[in-house]
Amino acid sequence: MIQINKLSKKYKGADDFSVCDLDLAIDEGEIFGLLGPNGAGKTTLISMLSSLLKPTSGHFTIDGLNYKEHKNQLKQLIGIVPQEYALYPSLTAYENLMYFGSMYGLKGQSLKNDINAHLETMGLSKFAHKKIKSFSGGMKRRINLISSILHKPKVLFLDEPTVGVDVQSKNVIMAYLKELNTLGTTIIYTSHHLNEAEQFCTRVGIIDHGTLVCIGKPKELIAQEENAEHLEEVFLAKTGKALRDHA
Ligand SMILES: Nc1ncnc2c1ncn2[C@@H]1O[C@H](COP(=O)(O)OP(=O)(O)OP(=O)(O)O)[C@@H](O)[C@H]1O
Repeated sequence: MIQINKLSKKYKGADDFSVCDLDLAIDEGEIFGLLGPNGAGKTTLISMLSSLLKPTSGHFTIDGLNYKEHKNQLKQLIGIVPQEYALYPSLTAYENLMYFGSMYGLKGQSLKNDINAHLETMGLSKFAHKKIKSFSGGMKRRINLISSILHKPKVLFLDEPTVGVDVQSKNVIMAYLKELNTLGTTIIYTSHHLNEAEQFCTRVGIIDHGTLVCIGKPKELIAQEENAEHLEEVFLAKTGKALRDHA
């Protein structure tokens, strides 16, 4: 479904590459977790794949479509849930979703029905007509997610979808993603929650300093690492214990 070849990104003025010569293939129907320490290059990679950021070199295709030649087709094919909320605070949840649906050419009763169904699944029906600015972080994350999948993307990219949300919201979000995946959506997401990734992902890739340091099924990676019982131990063995502070 996704084929990445020698993909690199060096930001303007930066000394180093944030993503460097990265090769990766992700199959249709996968839930692929992109893991790595702060500054490893996860957001940079996912931003390039979701066409938010221009690669410095290399290329990739999604469902056979090249990002350089098929920008508009790719826009319909993929959904993007960025780290920051992309919502209008002065509009209601419903108004936001109607707006984002219309951006994909959706309209009419079928859009309204879809919005109502998603709000119901996410436990937000009774807040549909409240303004976003009154919503908690977990509620905003759920609306943000709905706004990205109204056009039924085949591939969904999420950058830390459960950061800053409580356990209840997290459970609803992860169950929702699982359901989308069961219905056929390929999911690629970044996370620092290793336990969650261990349970949820078909495969994970650990990235550090812009390159993939290991890739595989969580259970296999754990079995291959001496004395490891969980993905966290694999992660620390592959990326080390040094802090990644920089300014
Ligand atoms: N706009 C930018 N300009 C210059 N350098 C950047 C920019 N965005 C990110 N970087 C640098 O690129 C590297 C990778 O950053 P990136 O945000 O992709 O990492 P990450 O793995 O997503 O980290 P985190 O877990 O903290 O979100 C870091 O060294 C970061 O400082």
